[in-house]
Amino acid sequence: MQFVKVGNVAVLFSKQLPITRSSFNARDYVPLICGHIDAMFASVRKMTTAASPSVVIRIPRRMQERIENIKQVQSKRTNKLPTVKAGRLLIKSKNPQLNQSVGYTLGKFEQPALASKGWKSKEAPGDYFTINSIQSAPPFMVKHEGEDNDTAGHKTFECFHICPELVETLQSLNIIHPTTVQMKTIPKILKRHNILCAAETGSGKTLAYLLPIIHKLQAEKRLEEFTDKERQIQAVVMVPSRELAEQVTSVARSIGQRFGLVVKVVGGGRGVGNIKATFSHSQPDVLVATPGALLKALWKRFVSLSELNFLVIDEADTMFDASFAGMLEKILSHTQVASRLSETVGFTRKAQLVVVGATFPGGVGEILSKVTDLGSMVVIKSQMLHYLMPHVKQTFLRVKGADKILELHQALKKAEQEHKGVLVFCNSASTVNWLGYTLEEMGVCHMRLQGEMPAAMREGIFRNFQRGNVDVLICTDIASRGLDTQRVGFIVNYDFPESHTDYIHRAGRVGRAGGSGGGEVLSFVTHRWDVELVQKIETAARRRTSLPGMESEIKNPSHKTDLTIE
Ligand SMILES: Nc1ncnc2c1ncn2[C@@H]1O[C@H](COP(=O)(O)OP(=O)(O)OP(=O)(O)O)[C@@H](O)[C@H]1O
Repeated sequence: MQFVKVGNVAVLFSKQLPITRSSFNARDYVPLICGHIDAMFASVRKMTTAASPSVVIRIPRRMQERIENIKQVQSKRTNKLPTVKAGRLLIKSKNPQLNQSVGYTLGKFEQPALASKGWKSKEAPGDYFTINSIQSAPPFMVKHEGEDNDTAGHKTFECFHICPELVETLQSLNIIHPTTVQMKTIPKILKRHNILCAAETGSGKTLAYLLPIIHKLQAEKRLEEFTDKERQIQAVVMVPSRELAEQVTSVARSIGQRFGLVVKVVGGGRGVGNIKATFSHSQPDVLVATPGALLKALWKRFVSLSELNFLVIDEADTMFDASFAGMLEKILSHTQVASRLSETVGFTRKAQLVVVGATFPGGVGEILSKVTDLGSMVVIKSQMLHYLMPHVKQTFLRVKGADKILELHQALKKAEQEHKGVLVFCNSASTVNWLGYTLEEMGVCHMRLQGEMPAAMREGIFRNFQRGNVDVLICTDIASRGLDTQRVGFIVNYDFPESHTDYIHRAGRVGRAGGSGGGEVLSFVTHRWDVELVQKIETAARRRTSLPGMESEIKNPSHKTDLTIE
């Protein structure tokens, strides 16, 4: 029995007589099977060793030469690097064979060769690859192919016919042109639709909902003057963290103060006394709250949502996940949410629902359907939802756990020279603490933020970081959701995030609207179990698709009518 390899095909021969160099005659051999080389090798090895351990496999010289020729031709072809064309590189890998140019497009069925392919092996530490930034402006600030001139970068906020004072306030903040998501969302909220707004991190979603809400509230305020005692909450914005609640409050105050609108904030961890004090003198027009604090306020009857006109759920996927969903359901039982457009207008109108987020993993539609009629919601989904940001450079470094601290120290020194704000993400509060002590010993000035800190200690940390009092913030994912980080230019994933969603939110702290362009993300990949996620990210980058498992369609439960996708 004998087999030879010709390209990718194995040919198996058989002859009754033992084979020797002198007795070889190709005509004596009968081709038995032809098949793919990998399967053939395995089965032939098994057959030859089991049947006759002493069998000698000889391959005729001419055949050997032919095989060599084929091998050489093949290696010449690979050396040509078909994935590299003239121009800039999209993927730069330690192994140049795995580089990929911006101009190269993978075929539909072509499997990309991944730089992270062998990253589960023990030899992998030290390997790296970078997804380069391929454009300088964020996608939500530029016009896309096929879009008309009514999109971002062309119009000003005057096009929404909101009150001129609001436009002036925005101008004073150097916010002149609406982003793509603002172009689509503001008119729909003004027209009283229930909205589901899914757009990438940093694309200006906060103003997309606050502007029309403040415009509507000021218009009604002009008609009816309330005394402090008569004032009722008209808009509630729910967010998952106290830091985000403070941030949204400060934006709402900056644009609402001019009209005498009162904006208040309640967050968890400060006790019922603190919540009571917030409402002791009067109710606000706009309340920004975390679910736990709002629920306490409702149970203790410090607030009433009977006059609510707008209910906003920001960071929707976090708010609908298991940690908040129960509270959210109870809060919703205290409100009357409109199920159709006609219910959002008139004297007996119900609250307009606005659901906002940058990531919508499958299943959110299912949960939303419990709250309102999904068919009534206008879905606004940006083109780049769940894509890697093309204006942010992202490096993945396979590194041993013991070497991470040194790599981090080097990266921080580099960022310090470039005067960048840096966020270092860890997966647990204990790692934040440990890393903090270690960096302290290394003389790196920093602050720490994690969810297990007492509320009083947590207070103001993020604000101080935003003000530039310190350049490095070591944090858990509580800093990855919604927080605006204009001054951050560099993200380090000290621990690799546990999901695509977390990766998108962490990376989304750089390259935000109104910022100075892109930014940089460096991710340490230490564990074998991180590698699969890295490979999915690399595949999405090479294919230029959205991240898998994050369907860009917001799934509608089967019994409902289709959502409007704009
Ligand atoms: N039209 C605009 N032009 C310039 N800057 C803007 C514009 N709209 C918003 N910004 C600024 O962009 C930054 C990001 O906005 P915002 O925090 O609302 O983003 P986001 O979409 O909510 O992000 P995330 O998903 O991370 O919560 C803010 O500093 C905001 O002031």
